Amino acid sequence: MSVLESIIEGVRADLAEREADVPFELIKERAALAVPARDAIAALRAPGVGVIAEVKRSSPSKGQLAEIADPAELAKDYAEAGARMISVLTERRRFGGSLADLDAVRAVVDVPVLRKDFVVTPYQVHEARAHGADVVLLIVAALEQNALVSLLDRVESLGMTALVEVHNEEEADRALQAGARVIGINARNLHTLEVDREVFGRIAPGLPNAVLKIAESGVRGPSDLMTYAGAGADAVLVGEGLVTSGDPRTAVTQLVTAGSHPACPRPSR
Ligand SMILES: O=C(O)c1ccccc1NCC(=O)[C@H](O)[C@H](O)COP(=O)(O)O
Repeated sequence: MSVLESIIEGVRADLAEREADVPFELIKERAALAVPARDAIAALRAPGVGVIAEVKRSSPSKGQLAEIADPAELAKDYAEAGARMISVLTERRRFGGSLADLDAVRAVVDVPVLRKDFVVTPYQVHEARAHGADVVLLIVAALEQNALVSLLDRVESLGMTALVEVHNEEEADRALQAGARVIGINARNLHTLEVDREVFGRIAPGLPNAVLKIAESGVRGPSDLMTYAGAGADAVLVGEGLVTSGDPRTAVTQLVTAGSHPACPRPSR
């Protein structure tokens, strides 16, 4: 079984428990009553290269990364330092996240919030909205094409934005065919868990200008942001580099400063 398959197996088991507690009809009602989703595309189109800062406790590749006793405090630091969006990992078994983290973050920041999880069912999309998410991650490698199309439609029908994640050219074609408007190119190979920052530069030039391009994984400081910017990134998504920095607020400030510096290559949109 691949890493992705084993993560999804655990996700489905946890999901079954939540569905037993809160049936689909009820989660749909809760989603319908939530405050409308924020416009993530507008936030990502702001001048310069944006920073999406992630609340990430642990990971399959590195184990525990940081304690993060108060995700809301961390998210506030991120937002005050200029992060354009906050990513909250809600997967429990491998990443130590939860929907409670999403609630806590949603309650304290005004920027769009991404639910970063392994979303494979419609229930999880409504659940994301019910917990205040503005953006939902859809991983192409985890979904058959018809499921990708229908989940993307569902995300958008609830007023949210889908961040469609790809790892190679074939997945990028599938994302485009599904109608993705925001594509995340993840440098982390889902089989080996190794990070190859060059993947972004191979895939991004083949995407239309109108598609927002997010470079995911492997940003450890401003020079990585500049490299991704040179290859066409509109924003970078950063987890480990922030939570292990010892001073996440300053780490975000440094990235935001680099992303808005006149020497930073501009996104071509
Ligand atoms: O982080 C992992 O080890 C991982 C393993 C398997 C699937 C997904 C994984 N990470 C999710 C992410 O995409 C990252 O958290 C995100 O891109 C930030 O990456 P980084 O800045 O390198 O922590």
